[in-house]
Amino acid sequence: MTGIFFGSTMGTTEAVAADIAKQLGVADADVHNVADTPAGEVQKYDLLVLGSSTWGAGELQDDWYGFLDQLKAQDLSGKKVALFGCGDSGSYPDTFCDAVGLIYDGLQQSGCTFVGAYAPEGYDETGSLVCRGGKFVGLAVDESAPDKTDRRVAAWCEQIKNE
Ligand SMILES: Cc1cc2nc3c(=O)[nH]c(=O)nc-3n(C[C@H](O)[C@H](O)[C@H](O)COP(=O)(O)O)c2cc1C
Repeated sequence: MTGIFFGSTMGTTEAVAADIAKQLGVADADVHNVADTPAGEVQKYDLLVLGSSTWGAGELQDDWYGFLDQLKAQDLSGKKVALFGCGDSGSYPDTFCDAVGLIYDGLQQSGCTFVGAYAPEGYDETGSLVCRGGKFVGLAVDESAPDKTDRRVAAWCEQIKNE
């Protein structure tokens, strides 16, 4: 069973979460805003799809601070985790989608297995925390390339289904 957990200030990440839910066949009840969800909810699921936009200069979306702290206290052994995020490579090239990388780092000791990494073909910025060893550790949705979003989300969802 798949649960989607997102943090979103202006609604962009929330909209992407809804699109991912549709493509993965996840019910509305299994799409959670981290602003009002206890992290223990993740124990219901075996695939966690976690999404945060990036704010400040490479910071987590506000609601993620408390949620990530709680999540670090959860045992995620045996669970798969897929990360996604929204950012803007045009205005913030050096910290493009850093929040995805911050969550990835935060869950290194949790016992989970990460899925959904891919080679960032077609992206202009590959020097931020979302990129590790030449791969993006999660789906990066770019406000500066809105015409690519649908295709990127669809391709990533197909990848997740097969991992
Ligand atoms: C003040 C401010 C700071 C931002 N900082 C970053 C950043 O460091 N890196 C990035 O990729 N995007 C950054 N963004 C872009 C947002 O992540 C982007 O607008 C995103 O779609 C917002 O998603 P949300 O509405 O789900 O919160 C910033 C936007 C604003 C307004």
